[in-house]
Amino acid sequence: MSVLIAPSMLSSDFARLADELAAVERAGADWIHLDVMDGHFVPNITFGPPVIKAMRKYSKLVFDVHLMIAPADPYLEAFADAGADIISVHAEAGVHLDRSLQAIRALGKKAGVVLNPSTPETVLEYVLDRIDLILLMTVNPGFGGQAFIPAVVEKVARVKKMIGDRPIHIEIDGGVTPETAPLVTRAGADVLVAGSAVFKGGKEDAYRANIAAIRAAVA
Ligand SMILES: O=C(CO)[C@H](O)[C@H](O)COP(=O)(O)O
Ligand SMILES: [Fe+2]
Repeated sequence: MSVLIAPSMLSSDFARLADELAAVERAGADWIHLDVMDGHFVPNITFGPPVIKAMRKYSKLVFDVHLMIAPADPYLEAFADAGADIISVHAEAGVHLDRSLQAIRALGKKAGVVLNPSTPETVLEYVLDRIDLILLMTVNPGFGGQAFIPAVVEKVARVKKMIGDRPIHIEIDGGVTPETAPLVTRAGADVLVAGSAVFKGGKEDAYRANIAAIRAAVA
């Protein structure tokens, strides 16, 4: 199984987003992970549709938009118009998960569900046919650079079993490093978000080495 790497722009230099996008693409990124935070669902604020729209001009990679906002439904169209390819909503962020997922697909985008570390995977049971991606948080959302929560590894294996042969990605987000990545890929994850582990070093050569180190660890 080939593993995709999705650098989180949260750890990039926000004053140089266009350059950082280009650098991380040349360094081997598969997708671009965009963390949208509202200061309400999570205790941090990042960026919204206008910034994603501006970034869209500088990258052709898949934009994997992780919405840490509540409610999410009123903003789905704006994120779709801004250039998101995949839009993921937290199961904890709203009461009508099925409706949110239908809305994302109706906008022509791939739909994802995100689960916090303490959220049981049973919330996925009745929406499996509406999703393209399951994003399992291995930190509590809100900040980059936090420590990986090992208890989630078992959840990855349970979700892998649950999805059966459906073409659904299992993505991991939080504290992914060359040390933790193999734990989750062995359990069934096929997309790895990495922020601090990719952007450490602050330059393209470092990004290339950092991405290569994660790939080598899971090969
Ligand atoms: O969703 C997120 C935080 O809520 C980020 O995607 C995640 O934390 C990436 O950062 P790092 O790899 O440094 O943990
Ligand atoms: Fe994220």
